[in-house]
Amino acid sequence: MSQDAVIGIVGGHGWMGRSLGIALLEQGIVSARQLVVSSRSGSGDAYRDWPDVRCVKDNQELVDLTDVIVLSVRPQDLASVNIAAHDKLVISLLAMASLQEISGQVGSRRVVRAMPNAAAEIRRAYFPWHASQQVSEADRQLVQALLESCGKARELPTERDLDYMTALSGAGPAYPALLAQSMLEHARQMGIADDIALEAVMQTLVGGSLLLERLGDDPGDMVERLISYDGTTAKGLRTMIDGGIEQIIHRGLAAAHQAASGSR
Ligand SMILES: NC(=O)C1=CN([C@@H]2O[C@H](COP(=O)(O)OP(=O)(O)OC[C@H]3O[C@@H](n4cnc5c(N)ncnc54)[C@H](OP(=O)(O)O)[C@@H]3O)[C@@H](O)[C@H]2O)C=CC1
Ligand SMILES: O=C(O)[C@@H]1CCC=N1
Repeated sequence: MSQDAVIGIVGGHGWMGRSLGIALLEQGIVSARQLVVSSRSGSGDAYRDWPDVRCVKDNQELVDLTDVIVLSVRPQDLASVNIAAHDKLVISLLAMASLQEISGQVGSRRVVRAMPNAAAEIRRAYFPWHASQQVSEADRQLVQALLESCGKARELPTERDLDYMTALSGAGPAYPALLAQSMLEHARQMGIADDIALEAVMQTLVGGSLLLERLGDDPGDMVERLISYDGTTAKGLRTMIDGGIEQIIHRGLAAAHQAASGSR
């Protein structure tokens, strides 16, 4: 598959679709003439800076104009996509829909499942993917190049791993959001002004995450290091650990994994 391939994004005005489309354009991985996007409403001004991007409402027209088709609709809208891809390369971003389901729905055996996350919008996604056997080595290189535009892309050996990553990294940005929400609520209850509480929570979570990335160690090492002071942090962490935070996180991940896997 050539790097001059024309890319079509079904659902290209939506959150993930436009994150990918704009990342590809901004990094010059595709030119505006190499991008076609579709949606039922045809609405949105996401591509206003690239007037040569072709926006269509007919998904089959998109398929006919392109070499690679990215599916970026919600899982419940898959049936409405209604295309015959004639064995073109199809990259599905959908949670829950298996390779087999996608293949049957779009009429192609060259199918990749890829799992973005919300940080694709700022090009910091973790973007694992898994390909069907019919996807060639050249296709795989193209997929990796396209997905890397949004962050870190990684081919996974099995579809089972992809189902798991849907719960871990696909849903993942929601987990620090939940932690932030809970910390913020507590700070407010303690009488801290809203703007200061928000500033403190954001700076702390972002700073803490960047530090973990910089250290590159097992995160458990940082937990142990701070517990070893036997001070304020140790008191807070021990209370959370004894209260079952690990079991709660594992239960949440297991529930998300179950939803991502369906009956597989
Ligand atoms: N958001 C996230 O954090 C993540 C999302 N995903 C997956 O990405 C996929 C897309 O999610 P997201 O971008 O958030 O969803 P959005 O609702 O933001 O975007 C979906 C887009 O699909 C369009 N659409 C729906 N049906 C059709 C159709 N038949 N033909 C053409 N376009 C259609 C919609 O536009 P219109 O209604 O105008 O047709 C809409 O713009 C989902 O399958 C989800 O599982 C995966 C990981 C993370
Ligand atoms: O919630 C969902 O189903 C999708 C998959 C991971 C994130 N969003």
